[in-house]
Amino acid sequence: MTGVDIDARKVAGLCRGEVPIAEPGLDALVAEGLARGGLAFTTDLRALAESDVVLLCVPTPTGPEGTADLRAYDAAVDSLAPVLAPHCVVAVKSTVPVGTTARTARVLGRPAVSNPEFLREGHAAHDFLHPDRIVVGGTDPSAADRVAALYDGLTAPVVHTDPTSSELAKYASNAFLALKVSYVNVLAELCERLGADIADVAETMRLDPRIGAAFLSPGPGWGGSCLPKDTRALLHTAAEAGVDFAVLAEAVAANRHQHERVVEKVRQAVTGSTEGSLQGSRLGLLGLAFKAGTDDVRDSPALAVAARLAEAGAVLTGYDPGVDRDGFPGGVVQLVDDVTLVAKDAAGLVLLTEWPEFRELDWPHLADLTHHATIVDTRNLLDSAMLTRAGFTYFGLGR
Ligand SMILES: NC(=O)C1=CN([C@@H]2O[C@H](COP(=O)(O)OP(=O)(O)OC[C@H]3O[C@@H](n4cnc5c(N)ncnc54)[C@H](O)[C@@H]3O)[C@@H](O)[C@H]2O)C=CC1
Ligand SMILES: O=C(O)[C@H]1O[C@H](OP(=O)(O)OP(=O)(O)OC[C@H]2O[C@@H](n3ccc(=O)[nH]c3=O)[C@H](O)[C@@H]2O)[C@H](O)[C@@H](O)[C@@H]1O
Repeated sequence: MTGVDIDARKVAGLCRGEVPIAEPGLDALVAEGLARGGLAFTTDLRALAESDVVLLCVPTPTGPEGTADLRAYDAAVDSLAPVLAPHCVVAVKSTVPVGTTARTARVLGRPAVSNPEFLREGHAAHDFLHPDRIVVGGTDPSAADRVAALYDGLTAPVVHTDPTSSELAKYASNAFLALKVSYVNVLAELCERLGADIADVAETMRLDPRIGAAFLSPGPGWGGSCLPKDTRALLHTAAEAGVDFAVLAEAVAANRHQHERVVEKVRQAVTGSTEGSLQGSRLGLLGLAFKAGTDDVRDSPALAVAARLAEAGAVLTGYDPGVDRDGFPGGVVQLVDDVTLVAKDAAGLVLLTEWPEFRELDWPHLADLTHHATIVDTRNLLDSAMLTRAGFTYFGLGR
């Protein structure tokens, strides 16, 4: 198997076995592939000349008006045209709008098959090897079978369908996850107003298999490199098709509201008033990645909240066990590599990413370092009784 990328630095590192992203198990898989000789990395597309199947997994970020920006995708397709052997099938792993696979087939003059990816960041190796489902959307049965055969040996159900349904199924899945988190976030707000506890409400819902146990944890809003861009792209697709997807638009609006709600909670916690000013308040942020287990800060809700806190005049220091300066865009948060620097003289702490190791911090010591030992835990990660014993005034979500 050969991996081709236009990023020469990435490729050079991978050839040395250096994986550029934090993904448990991936280093070992790459090392094993390189050692056995079955895996290679290059910037030279000609290495694909003998390939039977090429998997396209280039970025499809948000473009103008929420559409998927297909410039990188189209450039990759164009660059493949002169290289591929006549028998080669192209499998589209990138998340692409409906119609893209069919267009790819036309441009390349060969069968293309939609085969979207459902892995989660932070679990990439595991999820790829243990998928819940495999979707193969093709109009050419033999091409579709060849793509499906790539997964022989995995036990997941395979959905054979047309490319349009396959492309839509990917967006539908991510958008539904976003919808679910927005639902629970608004529910948490309602719990606060009514004196209910979101933990018990969500637990009751989780026990219903029709609802499902996952994606019912309130937080600072959903983010990451995919849910935000894919909800925007699906809304655009729906609008173009003349369908009013108001329920999804509302989930997106609720996500923005959630960022603002966290800021208002911090304002109330730190100043004691809904009208209080955060101007000049030193706040320490615990967690910057869009979720625990990844170093990825793309479209992180932590950074969306940070931007709003900075707008309100707060001075921000941030610590994240997974994020280093190389992967951090900077901006309004001063990144530090020692959690005590985040607490030092802070008017309050805001926990934004659910890193389990935050539970093990020396909380009494951190309380001593702060100016005001106040913490807003936007992930309901910490034990409020333990934090109170440590000297903190604790605020969670939805209770
Ligand atoms: N990140 C994730 O967990 C998942 C991503 N996806 C989809 O996979 C696609 C890629 O996403 P990521 O891996 O996150 O993007 P990424 O930006 O991390 O990586 C994409 C790679 O493609 C390379 N590239 C760009 N143009 C190229 C070209 N013309 N030829 C060769 N290589 C090129 C880039 O240098 C980069 O290394 C997107 O469509 C995304 O929606 C789908 C499921 C999960
Ligand atoms: O298309 C993609 O790239 C991928 O997008 C998501 O995976 P990922 O971006 O890794 O992130 P998730 O684990 O889905 O989390 C998304 C966001 O929702 C938040 N979240 C999740 C669950 C929950 O209960 N509460 C909650 O706030 C997370 O903190 C995070 O900010 C999907 O889960 C994958 O199936 C999909 O393949």
